[in-house]
Amino acid sequence: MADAPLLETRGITVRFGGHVAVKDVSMGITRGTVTGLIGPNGAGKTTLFNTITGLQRPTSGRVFLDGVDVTSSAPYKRAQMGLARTFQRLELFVSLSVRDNLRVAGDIHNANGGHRIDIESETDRLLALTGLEDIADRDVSDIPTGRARVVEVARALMTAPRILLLDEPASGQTEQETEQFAELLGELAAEGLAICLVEHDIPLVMKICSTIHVLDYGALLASGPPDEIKNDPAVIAAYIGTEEEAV
Ligand SMILES: Nc1ncnc2c1ncn2[C@@H]1O[C@H](COP(=O)(O)OP(=O)(O)OP(=O)(O)O)[C@@H](O)[C@H]1O
Repeated sequence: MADAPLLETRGITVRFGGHVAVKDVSMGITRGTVTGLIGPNGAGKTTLFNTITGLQRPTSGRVFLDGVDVTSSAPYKRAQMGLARTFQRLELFVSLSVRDNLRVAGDIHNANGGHRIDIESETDRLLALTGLEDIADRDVSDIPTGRARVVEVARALMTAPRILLLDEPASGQTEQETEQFAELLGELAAEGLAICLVEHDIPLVMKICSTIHVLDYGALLASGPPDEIKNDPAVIAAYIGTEEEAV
């Protein structure tokens, strides 16, 4: 039997004045999978993430975490329920070391209540899991952007999430870094995490996502497995171009 979605949006609409940024979007994210959310610039992907995490109130529609309606819940409450995210513009403490960025996230998580973690052992475990041990004691300002993206993911994992939203995590990564990153996401999903990936790197999305949702002008244009999406004429026309270009 298919798992019920850990995260679900039902009919989310977000208006900014007269502009509709997200239009009646219903989608689910299931444990143990990577779900892609793609679409042209300005399609509403980040606005949808902000609505899911509680940074943006929807004009209408509901957000459910594990079946609980969290539409009116503060972001920290949603974090306590297992929701974590990364940001398109890196939001790290650049004057702190990689290790300290993780420790601070652990401190904040423990201070917020909920399930307590052992900060030192969890930091060591995640530095190893994400392949950051070699730069653990370097300041974030000294490391390449591609690796800083992985630090953001490791930091998000410090909150012991069940759902992880990633906003353009491969941006700034080298090809080799993206390959390692794809492996990491596969491992995290295999451990049971529900991952949602906003990403313009279409080959990466096609490789690791089991389901892909395509947004265009705020509305869902298509949803389905990679093979279906990359052959969908409407998606090709609106976003990914010809099949040859997409793979
Ligand atoms: N706070 C805001 N006030 C007004 N308009 C906004 C606001 N935030 C986003 N928008 C508009 O809503 C639309 C959706 O923006 P959003 O950033 O969600 O798109 P996106 O799909 O994440 O784009 P990108 O791929 O470029 O990151 C855009 O037209 C954007 O200009």
